[in-house]
Amino acid sequence: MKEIRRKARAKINISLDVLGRRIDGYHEVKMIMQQVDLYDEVEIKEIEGGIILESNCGFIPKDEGNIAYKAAKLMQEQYNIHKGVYIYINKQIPVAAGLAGGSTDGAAVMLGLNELWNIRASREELMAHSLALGADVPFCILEGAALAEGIGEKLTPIKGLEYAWVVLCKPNLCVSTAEVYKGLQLEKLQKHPDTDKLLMAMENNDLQTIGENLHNVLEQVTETMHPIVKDIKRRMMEYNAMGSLMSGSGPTVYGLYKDYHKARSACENLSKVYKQTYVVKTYNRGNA
Ligand SMILES: C[C@](O)(CO)[C@H](O)COP(=O)(O)OP(=O)(O)OC[C@H]1O[C@@H](n2ccc(N)nc2=O)[C@H](O)[C@@H]1O
Ligand SMILES: Nc1ncnc2c1ncn2[C@@H]1O[C@H](COP(=O)(O)OP(=O)(O)OP(=O)(O)O)[C@@H](O)[C@H]1O
Repeated sequence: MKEIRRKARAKINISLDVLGRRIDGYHEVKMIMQQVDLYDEVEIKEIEGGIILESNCGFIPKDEGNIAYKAAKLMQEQYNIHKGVYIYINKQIPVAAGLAGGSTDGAAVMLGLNELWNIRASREELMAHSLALGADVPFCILEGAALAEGIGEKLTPIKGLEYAWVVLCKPNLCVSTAEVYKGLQLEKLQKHPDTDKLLMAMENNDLQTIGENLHNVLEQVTETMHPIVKDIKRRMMEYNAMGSLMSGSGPTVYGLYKDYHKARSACENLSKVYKQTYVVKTYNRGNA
């Protein structure tokens, strides 16, 4: 029986700016996204009918509440497929962490079923359909690094960071993305990321400039709810990061490193307090 396995990778935000609020409650954003090599393994197999989802992780939904389940249903309906699918998610990405863990599983199921069922839809077509699953899903289908605009679906691929190490540290608390966006007081924002400067630095793989200019306007909102975020950032800098930022709506904080030994040492120190701490490479399309 044909079976497909995909690595569903996490993302970090190199920057996150909010430009406005739409009437449907969503926000217009401008952000630089980069995938990293921390991934869930998603396995899919054809079955006669229905959708069955299992996981090593006890606390993610196994039904319609799971983005991967929704992705399978979307593919069945969109392409008029009458076959079923078994999905297994080996969850390694922390949940509700700001790392697009659910979105990337949804993207992996769409890409996997496109292959399993020989649908032959282009990546662009899948990206367009995937927005119905969440704002981060089109980027997870694109993979690599991109500038994201609109509500996150207008994507321009960019050159990703290379020769960089990322230390990810997630405190033991979950954050609701909707609540964080709701807590943002747009008119009171004093600082925005310099996206153009960061884009140029990405192009030149200039880690120094990137580290010095990391900025996420949602950070202050989450920090106010959970001051621990600020504490992790401070420690990350003490442990020699070239820059440190909260990813997405948080609460994961990451640090950027050129030197693997410094990254490893930061990871070891932080993991004494925070169990969910990892050191990973950036991932770009074309990497093995
Ligand atoms: C914070 C980020 O992860 C940064 O990449 C994304 O902007 C959020 O992406 P996501 O979790 O895939 O978002 P969705 O699942 O579509 O939306 C969750 C909730 O976040 C808020 N939301 C999300 C994206 C956006 N551009 N504006 C918003 O206001 C909405 O209240 C929405 O109900
Ligand atoms: N496959 C999945 N993996 C993880 N969480 C999922 C999944 N499907 C649904 N969820 C639900 O989605 C919620 C958010 O989890 P997720 O890990 O996607 O957050 P996140 O990393 O903050 O995402 P984003 O960065 O896109 O906002 C969780 O409360 C979880 O119950």
